[in-house]
This record gives sequence, structure tokens and C-alpha cells, in this order.
Amino acid sequence: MGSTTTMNHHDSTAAIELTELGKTYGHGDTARVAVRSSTLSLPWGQVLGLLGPNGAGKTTLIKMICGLVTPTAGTVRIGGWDLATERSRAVLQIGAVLEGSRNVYWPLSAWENLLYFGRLKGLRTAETRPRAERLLRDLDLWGRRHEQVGSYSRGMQQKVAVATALITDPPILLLDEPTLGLDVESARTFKDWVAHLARDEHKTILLTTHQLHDVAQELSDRIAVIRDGEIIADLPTGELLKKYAEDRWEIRLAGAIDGLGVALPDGASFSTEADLTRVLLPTQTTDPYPVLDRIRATDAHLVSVAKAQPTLEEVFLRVLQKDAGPARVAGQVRS
Ligand SMILES: Nc1ncnc2c1ncn2[C@@H]1O[C@H](COP(=O)(O)OP(=O)(O)OP(=O)(O)O)[C@@H](O)[C@H]1O
Repeated sequence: MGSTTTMNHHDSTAAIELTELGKTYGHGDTARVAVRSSTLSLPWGQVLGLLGPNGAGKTTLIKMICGLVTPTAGTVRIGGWDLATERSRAVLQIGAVLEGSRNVYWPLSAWENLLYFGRLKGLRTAETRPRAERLLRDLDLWGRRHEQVGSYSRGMQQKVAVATALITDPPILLLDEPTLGLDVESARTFKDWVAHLARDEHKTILLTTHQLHDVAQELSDRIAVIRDGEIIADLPTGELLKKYAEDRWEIRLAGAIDGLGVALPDGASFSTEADLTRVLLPTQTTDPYPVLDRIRATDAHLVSVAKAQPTLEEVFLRVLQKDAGPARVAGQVRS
């Protein structure tokens, strides 16, 4: 059958394997633990959304995976290759777009950037050209490929950054806040493209984002939540939503009602939008009728009553709020 000369790590090993990975910046009094004892295994072809509040350690984790930050504990394996001891084999598998897309040269054109990065990563120009053309056409930049990247819009620059990360056609892509600063349309194009890379080209993708609904939920097969440098949840997206979901009755009323004048049970919440008022009953409520009866006695106009579906954002906040518990204590003892 096919060629057997290259060792195929894809079948038996994970794309990314982190074992008790940790990073402490600085020493002594100024030491800061950015990532503590994180273990994670990402199979080939999966898209993992890494979520966490500012300063949780997402960028540090990504930089350790692509070899830009040296861990102070644990190991990183990329396609089975140990990043510490088999670095060149390991990093060959990875294309990374870090925050701020600083990895492109602004005075050069998109075309020149791609040829330059191809050469830098050891490709022959003859190999780079068709790939560069394909990427620039896919990203709708072909017509402007000879213009300086510095003159591009933020979204176009971001696309060039991703194209350079993909010039060697690596199986793994790391994207740190890839849609930051993109307008709605650019973000949409970009997300469609990432979805295409995952679905049709079977890329393994690890991305961080603060756009939970628009980016994380739409793209990720799986979500990991990091807080204070520690992975506190790691589940397929659907399972995470189910696990932390709290079905709640939501009553929607017409108009922005200023004070409903109805006694609501403890734990109920009340919010108004432009022309809508929402009453969210406490999670343990099984019967919404008593409240509905009270509302009916007012002149409020009922729009709908339904079980509210939790958004990833609500679930994310719930995961973060769950008490730190023993894992956190153990982490502190270990570090
Ligand atoms: N080079 C560095 N030197 C010292 N401390 C650092 C360094 N880089 C990051 N840190 C610290 O490590 C912690 C984690 O930072 P990191 O940038 O990884 O978080 P993040 O989750 O990516 O945050 P954000 O969502 O704000 O981008 C922070 O407390 C940060 O101050």
C-alpha cells in the first residue's frame, strides 16, 4: 500500500500530550505561578477551546506547547515527540498564531511574508509557491498579495499571520485569541475558515478566546477551562454544557417593565431589555404556575414561558465559581 518510510505518529499517539506541565515565572519573592501541574491529552483532529479569565495562564500554556516558553515542570509531547529532547521534530508539527500577530513582517507584502516564512521553516521556494497561492486565495487575499502587510486592515493582517503559520501545512494549529479585534464579518470569515481546516483538512486545533458563544462554542469539540493556572474542567462541549446546565424557567414579558410589583421567590432574577422583561426562576423551581398566576394578576403581557438553555458563558461562569476545592489546595502544596 502507501509509503511506509515515514514513521506515522498519528495513529497511536495524541497530537498534544501535556503531563504535569507547570511554569513559574521569576524566583523567590517575585515568583509567580502561571501554570500549575496541567495534564491534558488532545487527540488528532480535535478542536479544543481553552477558556479562562485574564491572567489564567492560557498564553503561557500555548507558548510552552509551541516551545517559546520553557516549562519549569512536566513535559510536552507533540505527536509523540518530546519537545524538550526532540524539539525540531516536535515543532515541525505546529503552526502557531500568537496574540497580536507580531509574527508577520509589516514592511513585506503578504506574498513575501509567506515565501520568507516558508524558507525559514526549511521549505524550497518551489514547494512554498503553490501553498502560498492556495492559502492567499482561500483567504481572499490573492488580489492584494503584493501590498505591504502594514497597510492591511487588522483582519487581513490576522489572516496573513494564520497563512504564515500554515505555510508548512502543519497538522496542529495553535491560535491565541484569533478573532481579537476583528469586525463581525472578518470574524465570521475567519471562523468559517477554521471550521473548514478542522472538518476538511483534519487539523488539530487548540484555540483560546474570550468570545465564548461566537467562537468557543461554535468551533470547539471540547472545552478546557483554566483558572489560576490550573485546568479545572475539560470535557466535550456538549457534555460540559449538560453537566453544568441548570434548567431554569424563563418567563418573558412584553415591554421593559420597571418594577413588576410581584413577589418573586428567592434566587429569581429579573432583567429588562429594550422591549422585553425576563424573569428567571430559581433552579429548583419545578412549577412556574404560582409565579405566573401572580404575574397574570398584573397588567403585564406574557410573551413566553420556557426552560432556558444555558449559554456557554453562563456555564463558564459557573465552572469558575465552583469553589476551588481540594484540587487547588493540592496544587498549592505541590508548587
Ligand atoms: N514573561 C512573564 N514574566 C512574568 N510573569 C508573566 C510573564 N508572562 C505572563 N506572566 C504572568 O503569568 C500569569 C498568566 O499569564 P498569561 O498571559 O499566560 O494569561 P492569559 O490567560 O493568557 O491571560 P489573558 O486572557 O489576559 O491573555 C499572569 O499572572 C501573568 O502576569
